[in-house]
Amino acid sequence: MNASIVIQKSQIKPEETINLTGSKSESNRALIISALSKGKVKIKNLSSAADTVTLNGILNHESEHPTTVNVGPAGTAMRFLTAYFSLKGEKVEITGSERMKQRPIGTLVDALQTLGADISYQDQEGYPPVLINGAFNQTTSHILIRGDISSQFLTALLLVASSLPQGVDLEIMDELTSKPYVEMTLSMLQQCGINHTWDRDKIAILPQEFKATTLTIEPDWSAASYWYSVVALSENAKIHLPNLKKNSLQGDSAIVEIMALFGVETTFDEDGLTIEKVGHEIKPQLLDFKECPDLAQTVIVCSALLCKEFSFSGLETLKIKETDRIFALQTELAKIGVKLIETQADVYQLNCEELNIPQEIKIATYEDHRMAMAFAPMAMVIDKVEIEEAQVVEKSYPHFWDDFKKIGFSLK
Ligand SMILES: O=C(O)C1=C[C@@H](OP(=O)(O)O)[C@@H](O)[C@H](O)C1
Ligand SMILES: C=C(OP(=O)(O)O)C(=O)O
Repeated sequence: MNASIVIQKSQIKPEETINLTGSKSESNRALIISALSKGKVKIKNLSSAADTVTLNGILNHESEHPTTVNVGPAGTAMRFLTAYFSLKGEKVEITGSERMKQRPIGTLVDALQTLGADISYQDQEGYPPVLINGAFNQTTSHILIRGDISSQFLTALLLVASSLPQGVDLEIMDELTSKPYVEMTLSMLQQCGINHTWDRDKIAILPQEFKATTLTIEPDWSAASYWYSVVALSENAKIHLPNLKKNSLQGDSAIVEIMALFGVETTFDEDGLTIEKVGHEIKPQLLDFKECPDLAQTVIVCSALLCKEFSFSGLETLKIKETDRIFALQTELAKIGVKLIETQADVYQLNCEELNIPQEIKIATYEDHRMAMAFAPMAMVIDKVEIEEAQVVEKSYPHFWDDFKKIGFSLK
């Protein structure tokens, strides 16, 4: 089903509680860790994200020796399973959606081959699908790896490192992108008894046993960002988000500081947090998304609607995610007369001189869940917002539209 959803501008409720699903990033790490621990590590509050359901299905429910597995659009599942099945030495093809076949994996495959895995490409060199041909014979533990394409390559290697006969020591070249995601990986491994060392550009994990424990997944901070945007665009809305923690493993908790610039105040309590519009004046400045790339769309769309001409950096990796997110943002923002202009290498400036809020608008989503969710809050200021292929949200937040209704929007 590829249906659109039409959102009618409505008076949202002055106060509401939204229960977010578990973090997809934490969940997908937990699933790999649990599988490697042979059930010693249990998981609580697993995400209902489609990417997590897919990975869980492949690891726990489908045939014990699959010949082909299909991860659809799930980047983490693609990268983590390539390392996982390499280590298992099982002959299996890992494939995904058409877009997945355009998302790079060469850096990870090179690293796994250096370690001793037998992997080949089924189609285009450096891109899925990949074929794990069989036995893993470790020849070295040392890997020189680029850090600037995707942190998921490092996470994939770190997740399996303690199960390899010689462990893994990574030496990271270039600047590490999405660093909090690597910290999340190491912290979750630590909770399961796997120690590491991290000294400047070197991360090492020796062979070790997992200890019996339960990983409790925190709600998804990237999902929380859409509610921050709704509140930022409101007069005085207040939303309670249970179970989110001040000291989160998720780098996207940076939304707290970013949205403070938009007049959204966050108050943590024992149950989670409450966000409220307090209406401080916003001073446009440079916002960097290198450590929290999944927040970029939320914040850029919100800035455009508030006509706040921020500039943004750290957006390099957005071009290789579910879609080319820079192109998608530029195309859709043009529909309200806003330009996102690259003024120097990887610095983008929002230009709202010709901002024009129409009565109705149709937003394309480019098979990207974050395009749908980042643009949905437009309904705070536009009478009728049509979001095409609205079901894309299922990738990370399947009940997003139910929550949108709960907050008071009328949806068709
Ligand atoms: O490890 C993870 O769970 C993720 C890492 C990030 O990707 P990159 O490292 O490719 O930036 C992020 O964008 C993605 O949604 C999830
Ligand atoms: C980039 C994302 O996911 P992935 O890379 O896991 O497909 C995302 O959820 O925004």
